[in-house]
Amino acid sequence: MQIISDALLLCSYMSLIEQQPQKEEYPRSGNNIVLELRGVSKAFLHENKTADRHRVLDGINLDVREGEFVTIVGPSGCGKSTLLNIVAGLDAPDSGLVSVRDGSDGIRKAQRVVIFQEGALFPWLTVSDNVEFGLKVAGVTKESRRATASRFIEMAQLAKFADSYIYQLSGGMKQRVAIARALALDPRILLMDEPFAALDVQTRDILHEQLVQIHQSTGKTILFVTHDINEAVLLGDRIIVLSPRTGNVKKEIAVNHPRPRDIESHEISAIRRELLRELEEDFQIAKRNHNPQEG
Ligand SMILES: Nc1ncnc2c1ncn2[C@@H]1O[C@H](COP(=O)(O)OP(=O)(O)OP(=O)(O)O)[C@@H](O)[C@H]1O
Repeated sequence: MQIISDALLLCSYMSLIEQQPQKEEYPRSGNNIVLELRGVSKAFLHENKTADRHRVLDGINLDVREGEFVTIVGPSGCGKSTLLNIVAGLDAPDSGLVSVRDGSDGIRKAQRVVIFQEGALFPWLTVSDNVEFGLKVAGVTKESRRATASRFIEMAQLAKFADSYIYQLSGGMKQRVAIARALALDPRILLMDEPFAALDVQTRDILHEQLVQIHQSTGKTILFVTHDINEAVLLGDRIIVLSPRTGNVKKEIAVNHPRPRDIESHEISAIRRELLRELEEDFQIAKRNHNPQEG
């Protein structure tokens, strides 16, 4: 059974990466559009398999700029993961277009890497070997991949654990390995689906700080799905609120405040309240749908 689950893990990881030559310099934040979504729609069959399909996303338009950190929030079931999976190329939209552009001269082969709640690391490899894995598959020389892996292991503050096996690490450390492994591939976009949701509050706070530092030092474009309002406000340059009623973007909130941010500060609390107001109505509807007798 272990062999089968390890093989599945390997296959799922391989499907998440598209290879590209490594670059040493990272682009800084600018006005280049890296990700463009036009009219993206997706429907699923209802669980009871009636002829009706449940339209989860309905004509989503979204532009994400190079170096931007965009958080996506909304009540459970509003389609956050569906949207991220479509951007990742793990699922196809029923209609609409998703383009990932090269920074300088138009569209080229997209490179997107996803980090999920469970980091999908290879337990039989060390931290170093996990981080190097995608580079090895891409044919990067041993010397070069060692150097790249060391750099990102250092950035994720895991240098002391480079030779440790995954089972020897805490949950937060595992997610830092997943981030280092993703960054080593130098993706155009880092896609994160509730990557810290399974961690305790203190570990999450530490990882927020570290992710902010990593974002600042790499200039990576990040699309980050969360149902945690604080996380959305503390991390995002822009917050996209999805509505399950319309299957579309309900509101975009820009957070023009330097990081690290203080959730208690006047400005950030005001944005948090605005976000709560936006979500409140849809949360009530989602609650009523789950407990119709309470409505
Ligand atoms: N493969 C699938 N087949 C059928 N229905 C699906 C499938 N994937 C998602 N759905 C449905 O689409 C809707 C949106 O799911 P999705 O996981 O994208 O929501 P979400 O906003 O990420 O939710 P959560 O915050 O709970 O993770 C849900 O009603 C879900 O049941």
